[in-house]
Amino acid sequence: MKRKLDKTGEPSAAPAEPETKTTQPEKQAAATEPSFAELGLDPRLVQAVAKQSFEKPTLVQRRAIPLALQGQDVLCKAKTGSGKTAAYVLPVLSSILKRKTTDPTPFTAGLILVPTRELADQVFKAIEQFTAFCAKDIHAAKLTENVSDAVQRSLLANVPDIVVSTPARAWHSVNSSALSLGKLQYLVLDEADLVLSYGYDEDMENISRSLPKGVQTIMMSATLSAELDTLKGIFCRNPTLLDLKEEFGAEDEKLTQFYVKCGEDDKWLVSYLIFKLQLIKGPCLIFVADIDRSYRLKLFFEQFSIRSCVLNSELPINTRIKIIEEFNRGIYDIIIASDEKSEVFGDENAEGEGEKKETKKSKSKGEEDGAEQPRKKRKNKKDEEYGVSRGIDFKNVAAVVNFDMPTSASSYTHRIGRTARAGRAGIALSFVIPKELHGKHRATTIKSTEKDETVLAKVMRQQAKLNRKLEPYNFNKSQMDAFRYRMNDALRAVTKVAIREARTRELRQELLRSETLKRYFEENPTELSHLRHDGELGRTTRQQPHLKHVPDYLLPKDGTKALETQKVGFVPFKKEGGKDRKHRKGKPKGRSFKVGGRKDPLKTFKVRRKAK
Ligand SMILES: Nc1ncnc2c1ncn2[C@@H]1O[C@H](COP(=O)(O)OP(=O)(O)OP(=O)(O)O)[C@@H](O)[C@H]1O
Repeated sequence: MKRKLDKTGEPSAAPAEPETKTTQPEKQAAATEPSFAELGLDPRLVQAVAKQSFEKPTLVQRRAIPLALQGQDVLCKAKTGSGKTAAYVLPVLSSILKRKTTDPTPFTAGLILVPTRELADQVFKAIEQFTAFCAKDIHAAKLTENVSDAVQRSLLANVPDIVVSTPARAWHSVNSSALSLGKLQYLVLDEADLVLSYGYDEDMENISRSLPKGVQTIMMSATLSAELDTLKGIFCRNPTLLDLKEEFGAEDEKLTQFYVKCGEDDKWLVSYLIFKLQLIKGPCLIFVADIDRSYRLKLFFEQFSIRSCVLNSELPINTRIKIIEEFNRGIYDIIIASDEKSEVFGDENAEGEGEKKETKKSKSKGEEDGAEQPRKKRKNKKDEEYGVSRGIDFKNVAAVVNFDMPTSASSYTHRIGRTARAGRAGIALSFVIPKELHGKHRATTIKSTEKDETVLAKVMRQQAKLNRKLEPYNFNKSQMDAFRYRMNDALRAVTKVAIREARTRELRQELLRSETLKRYFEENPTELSHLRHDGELGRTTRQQPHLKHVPDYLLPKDGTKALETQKVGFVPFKKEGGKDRKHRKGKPKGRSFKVGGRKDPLKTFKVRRKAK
């Protein structure tokens, strides 16, 4: 019989029962916090964790790892950025290593299912890092690459110990007998509440039917929802529910949330000022409602020489992963991400936790390789396994800007969860269009922002439950007006045709880079850093050199301070005792990638290619 753990994580005599565990306040717990070694993990994993400078386990790791090592099913809800990946990867790896000391037979023992390809890549990389000292004993495979079935088959023919995949890919491989789950021991669902919203319901049911009895299931999520109950019913035996909401508190003080209520044109004006005058400093993630919007904002920024790169479902997966990696290495400062899932699944009637989204019964995504693709969304070549507001560990994000509000409070939670991660500071700034101003600026209006105020009210209620507050952020309108004609000039230059062409050009370029250069980059990995994704796209937009600089006469006498009625300003972008952004891991040394940078690495790359 399984034994359950008591509140200190020690095994107790009582039998396992479903229960809700809450935590001690952080301060009380600090004195008795176990180290990674004390959690009972394989020493080689502890060594790898130390190599990553994880000093001590986070709350979710302290709670979940001992339970998972005991063989219990765990359903865990913990805030975004709290370290859930290590909380499930480490015990699964440790258990496999332990078994292998007595039974070296190769079989796929662990299956980790994630909703997006980006997340699969991230989890796979985490596994690679954690197995740095036992790489020969653990073999992992990721099934989301854009590779042929034959290649995937050969990957699986090596019988990986762990497979990371989206449910669609996993089922496709099981169904084609490339992947055997016959001896599976561990099943993990990361971002579990999302897998059904992504239309993976049928894949999940199929997978559940292929599992042997007694598979240990770990489900991780930042929000609880009705979908989790469904999954729990399908996969779990007697799960221990870890609801770690008490972790909200100490760390949350490092997240500051603002909203700006303004008209549709003012949103562009304020954004221009924020980024041109660097009122917000540090790496920034800007969320917009759709793909066109991301290009429009990028082209608008280009008019002012503000560099940014776009991230959307249309770009090839290799490009998307590269953009995230390079952002994390400090090469880009601004990513404009279109949060299309928020649009597709956002439910305006839903409110926060437990919000009910309508999940469509969909065809298995395993059919994505087949000819028949009946779903409407297929038409525009979007990757349905795309997602960046959930789960992706954008490192060191100083600010999340909701240029367009999401359409649900839950989507807001996940977007802002990209900042203030792992104990760092961050701000969230959201633009909210008041109802009476919606549709008043025809050039920039979009439908999804019609109910911004309603969403804001829900967001505020949801955040209040977590003892968090959104503060209004007011700009000094009279000072801003001096910049208005520049904003209008720039907006006029970004025509629909320019957006369409930029979108097509970037897509073409990225496809070329992604496919043609893949082999070259496999052989020359360092060259990849020379390919930037925040180059200028606006060749068809009217060039207005005068907009690139801010003349002194436009600035208020008191400097940029006078533009703000309160200071968002510099985010103390330091983890206590940690390194600052300049020293982000992997940042190329001795090379300047500054905004408006002097060197264009892409040019450097081309020259080199020619020279060969
Ligand atoms: N014990 C630790 N000490 C220091 N940093 C850690 C620790 N555990 C994880 N991290 C770091 O914290 C960051 C967030 O971790 P992770 O991505 O696992 O969070 P998450 O809870 O899965 O977030 P989300 O809900 O957004 O997916 C990562 O950069 C990770 O490397």
